[in-house]
Amino acid sequence: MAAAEAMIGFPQAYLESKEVKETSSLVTELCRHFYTQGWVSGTGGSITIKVHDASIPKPDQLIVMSPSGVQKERMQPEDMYILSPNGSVISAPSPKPYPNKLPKCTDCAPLFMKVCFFFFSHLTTASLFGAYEMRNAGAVIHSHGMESCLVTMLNPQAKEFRITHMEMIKGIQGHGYYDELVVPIIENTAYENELTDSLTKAIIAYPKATAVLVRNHGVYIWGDSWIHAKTQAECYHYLFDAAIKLHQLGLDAASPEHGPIQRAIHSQNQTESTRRCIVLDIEGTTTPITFVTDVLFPYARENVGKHLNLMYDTAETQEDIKLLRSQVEEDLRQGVTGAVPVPHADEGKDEVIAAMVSNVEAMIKADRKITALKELQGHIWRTGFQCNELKSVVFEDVTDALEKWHSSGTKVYIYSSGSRLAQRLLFGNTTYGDLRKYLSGFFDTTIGNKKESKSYKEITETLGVDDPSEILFVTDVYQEATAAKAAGLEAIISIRPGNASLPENHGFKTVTSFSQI
Ligand SMILES: CSCCC(=O)C(=O)COP(=O)(O)O
Ligand SMILES: [Mg+2]
Ligand SMILES: [Zn+2]
Repeated sequence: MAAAEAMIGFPQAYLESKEVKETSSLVTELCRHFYTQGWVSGTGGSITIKVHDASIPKPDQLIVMSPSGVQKERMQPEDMYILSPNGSVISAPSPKPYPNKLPKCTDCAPLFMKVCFFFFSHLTTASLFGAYEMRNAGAVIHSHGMESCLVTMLNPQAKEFRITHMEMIKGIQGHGYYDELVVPIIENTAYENELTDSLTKAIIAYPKATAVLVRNHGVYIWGDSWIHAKTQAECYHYLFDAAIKLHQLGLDAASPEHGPIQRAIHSQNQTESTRRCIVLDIEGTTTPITFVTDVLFPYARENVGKHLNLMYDTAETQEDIKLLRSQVEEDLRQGVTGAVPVPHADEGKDEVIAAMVSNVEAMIKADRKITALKELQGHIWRTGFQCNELKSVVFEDVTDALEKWHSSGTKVYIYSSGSRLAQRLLFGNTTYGDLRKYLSGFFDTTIGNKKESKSYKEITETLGVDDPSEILFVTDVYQEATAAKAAGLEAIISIRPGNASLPENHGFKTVTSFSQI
């Protein structure tokens, strides 16, 4: 081991302790084992393990790290680097004679440290360390295993690897057989230490992840102990291999039944994803449910009487009243709570309006997604937007995503229970400005109920795509996703603050931000 002057703050005895020696031997042994697995061949990959010592808190424990650019299968315990808890080299291996290269601390160190900090803090001394710093990890394995590389090439656009319903998923921390395992994929860089930023972002964005894939390169896997990291590494490599083989068979690893991959390549210029249109729900997807329930609905409730009074004689309002009248008649036949008979027009304007107000209040209270109510609400909200009493809210990731999809030629549509007028008002008056320039069209309940698959078949016909799988529908409501899926669309469930919980094992991909689409 190298010079004592580099060991400031760590007694020589500690550096030469049984624990440090044992951990160095362990890394040596694992390097040999992982070499036979193909994970660290060609001098690639690395292993980092914290020196376990029950008397020292984990964040203060030393770290043993395999050196870079050396034949991993031929290393000896004394070839290891010993790093301080903050990632500085406190002991380096002695140089070996020609033709060996000078010892070099792995390029992965900063990355290892990031994971280690959260787990035990990982890539150069700076990048491997990320893994330690960010996850308080006990060990980080960086593998160049072929399967971890190929799995990132199945879809060059994919930012995530997904798999479900495989027994080996149970070997991954926090996951059961029915769970969907999601591993973020970051893009490779010329030098491993340049991966630190994107690795850090991926670790933050995927709090449940215990691995990050690097496209065309390999994978970083961490665990709270070396056994945990190794076991998970075995499971991850198995699952990557399984996904590649399923893909070769034309089967989808990310669907519970592992059925045929839905998408087909339509033209040479198209990317693997043949998604051409995105259809978005509003409430719970682009917009917080609270904006609809706490702002829009109260506004409509409080102004319905005034609106009907002022606009009573217009053709538009007479049409609204006609639609509501026939809805109420149907509700009365069905015994719907809150429905009250609407007097004939001859009985007087005030009487008709009073009954309308009563019915509309009950409909809003029950959050009915019916055309008659939605048309009238749209007309009331129009006044609110026109006189600046209303300003609409979209989640902060929405504008960027709409802009990105629009500039890449993906057409975006809205399908909401809110009337098309209400939808145009909402996207025309957001706190981020007028977003209608990114939208190619609007669908409402006049095309059908959002929980019925025939509505999605109609939308497919209207959009004129060759195959419904070219449309992605994003919604917060499980029954809507199910109806869209039944019509052959791709469906993703939006998870936003305040959304209702989903049935267990619902089987849909979920996103918490449009940036994940
Ligand atoms: C301005 S759209 C109003 C939203 C609305 O009325 C509504 O019921 C939302 O339903 P969604 O189908 O978007 O969940
Ligand atoms: Mg919704
Ligand atoms: Zn590497």
